[in-house]
Amino acid sequence: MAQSMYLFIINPKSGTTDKSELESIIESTCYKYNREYTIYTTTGENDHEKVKDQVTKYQPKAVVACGGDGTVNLVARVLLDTGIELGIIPLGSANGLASELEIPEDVEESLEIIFEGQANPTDVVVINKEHISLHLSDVGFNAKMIKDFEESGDRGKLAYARSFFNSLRDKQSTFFTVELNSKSFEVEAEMIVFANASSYGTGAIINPDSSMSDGKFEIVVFKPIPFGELVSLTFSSFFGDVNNSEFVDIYKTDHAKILCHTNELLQIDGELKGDVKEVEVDIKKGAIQVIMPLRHSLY
Ligand SMILES: Nc1ncnc2c1ncn2[C@@H]1O[C@H](COP(=O)(O)OP(=O)(O)OP(=O)(O)O)[C@@H](O)[C@H]1O
Repeated sequence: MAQSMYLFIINPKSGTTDKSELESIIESTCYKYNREYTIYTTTGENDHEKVKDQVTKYQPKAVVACGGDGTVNLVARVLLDTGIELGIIPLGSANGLASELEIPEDVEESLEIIFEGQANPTDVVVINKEHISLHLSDVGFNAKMIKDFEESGDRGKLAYARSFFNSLRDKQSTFFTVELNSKSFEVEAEMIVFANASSYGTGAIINPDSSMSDGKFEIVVFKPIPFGELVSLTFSSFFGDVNNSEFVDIYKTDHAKILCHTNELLQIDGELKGDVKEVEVDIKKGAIQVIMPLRHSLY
């Protein structure tokens, strides 16, 4: 098989977008750009091994994740350190990484980027030595919101908003010990984010000074926020200046260990990983080649 071929991984269950035309749009666009391609549809069972088998079989130039952040994460795990490029057709509920990289949700437009864009070395956050995160992972408020969202059985942005308000009602803080390279401290927080990127798919910017290529990540600590201050913090997040809030502390580092004083639900790129007492965070600089719009080539 030609080295220039493209392997498309389609998650039929992600998001709410109608995917009935997807395969024919892929076919006509690959025809237009004169590229060979093949499609693998995920099943929800052993997809990591099956995608790995497909990559071994076809040795593609790029593997294109057609789904949400979970699908992107699945493909990224297979491609880590291989040099094979990762493309994204955002078809999830939130599409956090795609929106970070300004990859549009329109299928034709995101496909154009696969062939007209550029692959850039991108950092990968490693969590507890077994998971990777390209986007944002956290313990606390957001993980509980994702749990509420999944348990609701609904999909899409509206259901996300509903879960956000449900979780807001029950929000609570707990204690953590944060160990960084040079210091260790205890903090009371409603949420601690392990951030490779800057903003959630909803558009809330929680880590304004992020770079996905600097070999560093940020620990973003959301301290207990009185209800009266929530609106102003929400505005700050949309205007990208949460770092000036007295309720948010941000630490840039390349290694961290978080000890949770009570069991905490961990979420990684939108996928729940169960309760943890400890989160060890490391980074692999430039470990994955992500295809993004040309204007991101200097990001
Ligand atoms: N054929 C399938 N049937 C059921 N579940 C599947 C199937 N294929 C993949 N999955 C599941 O889909 C989940 C990943 O979904 P993904 O994150 O891509 O979409 P999303 O949750 O809608 O989007 P986002 O994470 O952006 O909000 C994984 O848990 C995976 O196991």
